[in-house]
Amino acid sequence: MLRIAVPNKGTLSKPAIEMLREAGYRQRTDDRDLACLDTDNDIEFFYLRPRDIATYVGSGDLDLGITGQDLLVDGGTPVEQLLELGFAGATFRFAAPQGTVADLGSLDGKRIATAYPGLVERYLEERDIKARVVELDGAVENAVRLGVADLIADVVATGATLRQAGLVPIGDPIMVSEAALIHRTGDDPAQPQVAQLLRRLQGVLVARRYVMLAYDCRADRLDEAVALTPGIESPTVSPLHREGWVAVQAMVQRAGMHRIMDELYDIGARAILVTDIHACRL
Ligand SMILES: Nc1ncnc2c1ncn2[C@@H]1O[C@H](COP(=O)(O)OP(=O)(O)OP(=O)(O)O)[C@@H](O)[C@H]1O
Ligand SMILES: O=P(O)(O)OC[C@H]1O[C@H](OP(=O)(O)OP(=O)(O)O)[C@H](O)[C@@H]1O
Ligand SMILES: [Mg+2]
Repeated sequence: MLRIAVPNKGTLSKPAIEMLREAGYRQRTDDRDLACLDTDNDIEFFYLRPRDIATYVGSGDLDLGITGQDLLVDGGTPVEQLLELGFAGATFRFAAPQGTVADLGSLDGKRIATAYPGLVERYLEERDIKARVVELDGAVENAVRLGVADLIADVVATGATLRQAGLVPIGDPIMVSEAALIHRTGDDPAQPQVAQLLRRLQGVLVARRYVMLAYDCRADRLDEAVALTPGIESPTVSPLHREGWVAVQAMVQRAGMHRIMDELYDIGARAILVTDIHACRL
């Protein structure tokens, strides 16, 4: 039986559970449940604090886990990433009150408040910066105003919390992070149940990123149309009853679909239809 760690609370929890459900796995229905057994797939899911997930996976007590890349780096446990999951995207960065810290070259001697001491200390060590890390549990944006630190290092998503605290980012992000599926360093990702889970999650990612585009176009414009919609392997082209016309079907990225539809229209394509993909295996 495979044992998998899933975030029980916070930003990562809901989207992780939703993604596993979309991939066909049974998930808890009560958000206070500690575990959920999926007998059909022979997997037990354990709901744990996102911070602790790398510890359980790194020790080998659980086979796989979902956590944030920044939490992974912070923990420094022997785990590695199998797949980026496309949610809980954020940056991790330094911030200070406007005009107080010029740039990342002036951190020597400063006090930095953070809930991610491992991540920040590694960054400072690598650059030989002599700053002091003040470890806090959360709401670190308050630390400067309350006099505990000169600047902070924290997760920034929309930037609204920084603005509210009167802080501005200093320098480039320390790292860019999103949710990831992890396993213990050296474990075999080809183990059949793990490989199947990976294929299913990749299927969910593709179903979210792509749509199915179908349209009719004149056969003499087909090369131009195919250049716009090359699909994954190659588009499906079928003859239409009307002489000199074909129907084309291809997967396209959701993000660019309106531009492609406009360009298809401009080369004379008509009946251009978009449908969602609910699941797939490529
Ligand atoms: N807006 C956000 N706020 C917090 N974490 C975010 C945000 N967007 C993405 N994340 C990611 O979520 C993870 C943080 O998980 P964590 O459990 O700390 O969530 P949380 O929302 O801060 O919950 P809590 O504060 O209750 O612990 C990190 O990997 C972080 O990069
Ligand atoms: O850039 P934003 O969209 O404002 O999001 C980032 C903020 O959200 C998180 O705080 P959270 O609500 O998790 O509280 P915490 O600091 O106690 O973890 C994070 O620690 C930042 O403070
Ligand atoms: Mg938090």
